[in-house]
Amino acid sequence: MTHHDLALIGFGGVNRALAEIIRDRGAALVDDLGFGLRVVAITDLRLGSLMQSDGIDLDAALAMTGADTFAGMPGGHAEPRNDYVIRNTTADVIAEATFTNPVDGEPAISHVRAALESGKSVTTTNKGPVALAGAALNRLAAENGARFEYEGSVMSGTPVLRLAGETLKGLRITRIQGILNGTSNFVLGRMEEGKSLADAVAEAQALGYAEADPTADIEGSDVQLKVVILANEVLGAQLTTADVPRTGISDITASDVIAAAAAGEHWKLIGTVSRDESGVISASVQPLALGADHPLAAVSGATNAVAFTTDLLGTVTVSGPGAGRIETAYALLSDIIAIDAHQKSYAGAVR
Ligand SMILES: NC(=O)c1ccc[n+]([C@@H]2O[C@H](COP(=O)([O-])OP(=O)(O)OC[C@H]3O[C@@H](n4cnc5c(N)ncnc54)[C@H](O)[C@@H]3O)[C@@H](O)[C@H]2O)c1
Ligand SMILES: N[C@@H](CCO)C(=O)O
Repeated sequence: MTHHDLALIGFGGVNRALAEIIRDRGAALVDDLGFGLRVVAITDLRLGSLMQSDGIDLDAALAMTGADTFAGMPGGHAEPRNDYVIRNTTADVIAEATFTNPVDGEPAISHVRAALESGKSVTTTNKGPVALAGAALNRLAAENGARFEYEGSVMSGTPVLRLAGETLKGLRITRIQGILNGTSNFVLGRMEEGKSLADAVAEAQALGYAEADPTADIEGSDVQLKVVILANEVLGAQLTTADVPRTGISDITASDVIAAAAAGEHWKLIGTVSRDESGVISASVQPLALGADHPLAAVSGATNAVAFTTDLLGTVTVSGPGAGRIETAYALLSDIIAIDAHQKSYAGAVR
């Protein structure tokens, strides 16, 4: 039986949930997947870093709070030392789940680069590296015989990127339109029920949906990153965030939302990518009041949905959780499964 050793960079909601899945379902996963998982390094801005090549006691790590640091533990240090840990850990897979920086993607881009340069594969839910440096990081992965996987960067654990890349091949996709931010969709739904925007955002934060700075959810920059990822990954575009005009939901009032609902419409923050007849790709992010007959109008709470308009199949819509700690940790697990499958098929091919 093979196994994969993991280094978790950022030990917040998502990577903690991955540690919980490994702790609680590790034995069943061995049976289901044919490989074992062990965490051998953790870094975090608040906790510092911990490296134990025989495997970290996940109960002890999960019991740590923001008031603790790893300093007193064997292999522990009060500083995160991300670059040192990523380059020197015995892990073969790095799980990057630090804050998304929508402006320049740092320091996560540097974390991913350090991992790939040292021949380690990366799974990430962080949208910054994928949207702002995806092509360069994919090239770096190929040059170093490693994999760069990021299913959770769009719609958390709900499969979209791998689904589009693998099972919609051969179709001509002319439009991708979706509800791509769980927090804003949850907030608009709560406002329809009479809550204020501020109270609804606080609720989304408590549920683990929101970004560390929820402005990214409310002002549309989170959707802007996801639209860039969809355009570049699915349609082979080379868009940057500067190419995607964006309007968020902060100017929509509770009374707008309630009045629209009374008229049978629902406000949604919509990301759109279109390819015209001549192949030019454009994208936008804006709130729209959708009539009840629109396929995205009934998507509620933190659920996301994306509709692919295709030539041979008509419109294919995928919906599922778009945020949440466990749901997003599942995306990391699905990436590790893809990394394992790729390594095994490569080993089979060179044998
Ligand atoms: N929570 C979700 O529903 C969800 C869904 C999809 C994608 N994501 C993305 O996944 C990532 C993680 O999300 P989360 O909900 O776990 O966030 P979180 O805020 O709960 O955790 C992030 C952790 O990273 C740590 N961190 C930040 N910068 C660091 C650095 N430079 N070095 C070491 N540690 C650092 C923080 O201390 C924190 O513990 C984010 O990029 C987010 O955008 C989250
Ligand atoms: N904050 C994001 C997390 C998923 O990327 C959301 O609410 O959709």
